[in-house]
Amino acid sequence: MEETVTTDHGGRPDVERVVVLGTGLIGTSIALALRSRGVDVALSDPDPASLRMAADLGAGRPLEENTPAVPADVAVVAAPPEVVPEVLKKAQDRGLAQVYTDAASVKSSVVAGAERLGCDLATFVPGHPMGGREKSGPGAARSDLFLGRSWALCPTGKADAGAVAAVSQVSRLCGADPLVLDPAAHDRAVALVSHAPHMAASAMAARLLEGDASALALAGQGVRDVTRVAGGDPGMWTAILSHNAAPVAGVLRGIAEDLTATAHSLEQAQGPDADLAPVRDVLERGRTGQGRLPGKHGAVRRPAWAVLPVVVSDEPGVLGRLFVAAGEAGVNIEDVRIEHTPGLPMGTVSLSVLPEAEDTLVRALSAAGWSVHPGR
Ligand SMILES: NC(=O)c1ccc[n+]([C@@H]2O[C@H](COP(=O)([O-])OP(=O)(O)OC[C@H]3O[C@@H](n4cnc5c(N)ncnc54)[C@H](O)[C@@H]3O)[C@@H](O)[C@H]2O)c1
Ligand SMILES: O=C(O)C(=O)C[C@]1(C(=O)O)C=C[C@@H](O)C=C1
Repeated sequence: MEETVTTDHGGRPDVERVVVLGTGLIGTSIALALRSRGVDVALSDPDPASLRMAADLGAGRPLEENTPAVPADVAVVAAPPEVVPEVLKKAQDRGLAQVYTDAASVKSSVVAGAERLGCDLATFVPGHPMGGREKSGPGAARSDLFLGRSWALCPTGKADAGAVAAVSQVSRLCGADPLVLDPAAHDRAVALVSHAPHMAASAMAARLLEGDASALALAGQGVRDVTRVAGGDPGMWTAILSHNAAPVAGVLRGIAEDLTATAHSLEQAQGPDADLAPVRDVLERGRTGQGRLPGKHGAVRRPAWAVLPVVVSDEPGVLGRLFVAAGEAGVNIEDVRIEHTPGLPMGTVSLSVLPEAEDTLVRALSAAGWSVHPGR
């Protein structure tokens, strides 16, 4: 069902001008990635605050109100799934671009909606970048969000080859690998690898409401890994699930059967020597299934930053002083993570820096009396 995408652009010139409609997490991330490759990007969003923030982040300039004299090469609709067809229709009616795509997490309903509204399917190549985060809005956007990820393209039979080539070029400019498949196959696939996993994570995370403070204080990385995506926007995810209901329900039924069998077996267990064959069976199949996930798309080719843990006291101003100390050493902090130690007035601040800056930072912070722990 799936095909690799030709690099032939069907005679079209390279993609140089793109319009992004919807400047939330995904639209702004696409725009930032394209800007970093020298593409001219115009931005639009009905929410003026999102638009301003995306523009301030360097994702592009606001799209002018009037219909542009020259259409862009590609317009990307990065809005919630339920509004994609109407946004596409308006954009095509305005002649914003020569080719159109979208980023919605579901494809059959988007294609059906586009057909219903009479959109031009020759120039529309539905898309779905398989990178994301559990956060919304332009403030969470990253130019490297799609590096090494798959990017589904689901053209209908009416799509021009040149339009498919142009959208595949957009995906490559964002560092992703385009993969062509039909909308129904896409929806079944993402039910398995994205939508049901999200719901399973939410169901587990919902159990945490029952945990008291001391139970939650024991939380390590395991539960954080399993529940990370549950932090996503419930409104957006309800829309995604409702647009892919039957395939997701099928996967959830399978999960529920495994969990029911596991719970039943554990309830019946008499002591540590009990026969837990059904439990073992789920664990064995789970390990085999986990091993089937391809390494390539999971292993993101983000820059390898050195991570330097610094133990700090939990008091006002400490982070400011730490950042100033790094700045005075001439080291740029690429990322930062803060972990609090429950019950102690201390925490660990993990500073991510370029590997070549690590030694400089360790020396500078150590000399200034900070508790640095390189190599941990
Ligand atoms: N969040 C993810 O991990 C992820 C990953 C891949 C694809 N997607 C898909 O990308 C799309 C955007 O998701 P997001 O995570 O960026 O959401 P988001 O909430 O961060 O951003 C959505 C943006 O769309 C704007 N918007 C709403 N109505 C609009 C309209 N009529 N015209 C133009 N813009 C409009 C909103 O103002 C908002 O800025 C969705 O279709 C989602 O299914 C999400
Ligand atoms: O990494 C995450 O936070 C995501 O949820 C990303 C993820 C996914 O399931 O992989 C979520 C929804 C999208 O449509 C595409 C990607």
